[in-house]
Order: sequence, then C-alpha cells, then structure tokens
Amino acid sequence: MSDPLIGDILDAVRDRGVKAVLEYTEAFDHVRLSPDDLIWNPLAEAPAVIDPAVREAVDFAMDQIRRFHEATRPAPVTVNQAPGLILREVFQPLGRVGLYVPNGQFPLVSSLMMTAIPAQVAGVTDLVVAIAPRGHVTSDPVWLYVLQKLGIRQVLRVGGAQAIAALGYGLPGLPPVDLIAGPGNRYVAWAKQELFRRGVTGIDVIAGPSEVLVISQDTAFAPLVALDLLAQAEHDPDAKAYLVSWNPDLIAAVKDYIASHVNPADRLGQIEYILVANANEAVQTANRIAPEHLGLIGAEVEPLWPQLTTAGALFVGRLAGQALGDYVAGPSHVLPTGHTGRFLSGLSTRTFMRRISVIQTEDALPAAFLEAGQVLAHLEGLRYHEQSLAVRQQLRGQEGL
Ligand SMILES: NC(=O)c1ccc[n+]([C@@H]2O[C@H](COP(=O)([O-])OP(=O)(O)OC[C@H]3O[C@@H](n4cnc5c(N)ncnc54)[C@H](O)[C@@H]3O)[C@@H](O)[C@H]2O)c1
Ligand SMILES: N[C@H](CO)Cc1c[nH]c[nH+]1
Ligand SMILES: [Zn+2]
Repeated sequence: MSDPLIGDILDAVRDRGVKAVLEYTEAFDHVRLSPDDLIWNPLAEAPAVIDPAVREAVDFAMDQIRRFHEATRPAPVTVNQAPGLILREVFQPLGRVGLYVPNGQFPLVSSLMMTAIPAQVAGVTDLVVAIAPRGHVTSDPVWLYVLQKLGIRQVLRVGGAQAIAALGYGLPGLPPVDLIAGPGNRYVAWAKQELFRRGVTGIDVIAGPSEVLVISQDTAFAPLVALDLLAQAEHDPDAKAYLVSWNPDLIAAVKDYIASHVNPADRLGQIEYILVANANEAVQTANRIAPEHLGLIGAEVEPLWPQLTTAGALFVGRLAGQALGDYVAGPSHVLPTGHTGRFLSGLSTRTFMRRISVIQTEDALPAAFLEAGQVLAHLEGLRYHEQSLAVRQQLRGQEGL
C-alpha cells in the first residue's frame, strides 16, 4: 500500500476499529500485532535498568524541561474593573490527552519528555502515549525508564495516521481523547489536521518534518553552520534547511564542508542556500519562511534576534545549536512547521489548558454598565437581551437579591 488518502485511514479506523489499525500497522510498519499487543502499561513492568550515563542525561533533560515549564505556566489574573465588577482569567487543564511520539526513522525519546512534561505541569492527569511499533518499545529499557519516570499507564503501540485516528475515535479500552499533541512525519501532521477539521479532537500545533534556517556571516563559523543545517536535515528526507547570508564566501565554505563530510547514504532533507543583499533582506527572508528553528551565529547577526518574528524558536549565539533546544535547554522542541509559525506557537503548558473568563458582580456594580448594555442590545434589535439587563437595573441594590 502506498500513500493512501489520510481521510481513508481515519474513516477505516472510525468504522472498523482494531481490525483497521492492525491492517495499516502491518502495511506501513511491517509489524503484525495481535489486538492484545495494542495497549501496554509500562507501570506493570519491573523498574527499568539503564546505563547510568544515559539515566543521568535523561534526568538532567527532564529537570530542565520541567523547570522551564513550571516557570512559564500561566497564572490566573484578577481585574477589579469597577466597584462590584470582578473579572478573572483562569486556566483549567484539559481532560484526556493523547501524545504522539515519533518512532519511525529514529526513536525520539526526547519528544516523549518534550510533550508529557508540559502536559503534566499544566495539570493533565489522563495521558495516553502513541509510539509506532518500530524496534522494541516494550522491551527497550530507555523507553521504559522514561515512561515509568513520567508515570504513563497507557501506551498505544501504533504509529502514523492510524494512531492519530485511534486516539481521536477511540478503541475498546482506549477512550477517545480531547486533544492530540506531538510531532510526526507528514502523514501524522496531515492526520491531526484532518481530525481537527472534522471536529473530532483538538490539536496542539502543526509540528511536521523538521526545519532550520541559519543566518550567519563569518566564514570561521562554517562548520557550526553546516552541522546545524545537517542536524535538522537528518531527521527526514522531507526536512528543510536554509542558510541565509550576505557573505558568498560563507555559503561556499558551508557547501564545501557539507560536500566533504556527508555520507551519500544519509537520507537528508533539502538544503537551500540563499544569498541576500544585507541584514535587512536576511530578516525579511527569514520572517517570510517562518522556519521551525532559527539560528543566529556570530556577533554581526546575533543582535538581529528581536526583529525575527515568525520562527518557532530562536537560537542566539555560537553555543546555541538547535540540538541544545532539541534535548536539554528547557522549552519544548515541538514547534510549528510548514510556514505555520506565522500564526502558531510551539507547544507549552498553554497547549494543555483551557482559558476561562469569569465575570462576577456585586450590588455596587455601576448603573452605567447595565445602561450601556441596554442601549447596545436595542441597537441590535435583541429585545430579550435588553430586557434581561433592564430587569437587573430595576433590582439593583434591592435587599435580598
Ligand atoms: N516539528 C517538530 O516539532 C518535530 C519534532 C520532532 C520530530 N519532528 C519530525 O517528526 C517526524 C518523525 O517522522 P518518522 O517517520 O520518523 O516517525 P513517525 O512516528 O512520525 O511516523 C512513523 C509512521 O508513519 C507511517 N507511515 C510511514 N510511511 C507511510 C506511508 N507511505 N503512508 C502512510 N503512513 C506511513 C507509519 O505508520 C509509521 O508508524 C520527522 O519528520 C521529524 O522531522 C518534528
Ligand atoms: N529537531 C526535532 C524538532 O524538529 C526534535 C528532536 C528530537 N530529537 C532530536 N531532535
Ligand atoms: Zn532534532
């Protein structure tokens, strides 16, 4: 089977459930699962034992991610708008959330941390994680360690559009979720959008194949620039990497570095070199592309960062390779792709919260609010709106109300 319409996969899983999920898993992942293999509880396994150096790195990354998300969790706001009018903005965690974690071309254990930690810091307690059955997710000690450390009780061992459909429509023993978050390849990103379009679930952000754009000028940085382009291009043949510079010598040096270091067998995404006239044109080009990651390397370009308004995340300074953000800096690496940074932001605790406004009154409410409301209701010809305020104006201040 090749490139079926994603809508057909969603329909099949909605209508034929487990049977369709198993068929697509066999077709795309070349794994034959039985219905009993689909859902797995990592907490039912013995505690994972992993290499101490890996455990230390995982623990370090998880601490950094948690610290950043705790510091940026939105706080409730109270506004005393007028005497007797108390306004609030409060945040409530979502109910049941599905997290998609990529495991097709590479096992992205870091994406599990970068989605589950923000969700948990937001207060979500009902989480299911979907991971494609490539390799041995259920016996790999590192996956097991991270899943157990996060306290995840339900893993759906399915990837691709069929996993997204199963999360959205539900399966026996797997209630449907309210929101699906997490990155994935083009099939995953497309399926999430289609499920949202159908009104089945919320989604976080369009986080498809990885992208990077680097602005740099100094030829001394050619190896750093080249490696940052390659680091995102290595994720997927659908990934995109751009170098933007007004120094043709740097572009030539980066091309040379890549030509002499890359193995022809690497399945890299597309790398594009864009020669611009000056800094202003570099900024305009980057803002138009709206890349997932945007790196600024070198003293000449680093001060440009406040002008860059559409990237998913900015990386400023020669030590700020995008891989730092991919693993350990702290903000989630789940970021908008495909030019959607123009209107979407990366995953955060906000992704997993609903914002509710609260309008609370007391008898001191000034008459002006009820009067102006009646005038506007009258203007729109909405009789009962007007009456509902008029009756309150009469009752205002009366005892026992
Ligand atoms: N934007 C972000 O925030 C972000 C973060 C991390 C990773 N990513 C991206 O996530 C992606 C991970 O992709 P991946 O493929 O490695 O893993 P994945 O888990 O996203 O996808 C694997 C699944 O794709 C399905 N599939 C494969 N070929 C198919 C076909 N021809 N038709 C239908 N379905 C098919 C299979 O069912 C498989 O289980 C990469 O593109 C990477 O760049 C993005
Ligand atoms: N660069 C990816 C986001 O585009 C995230 C990631 C996970 N592991 C390594 N990198
Ligand atoms: Zn990466």
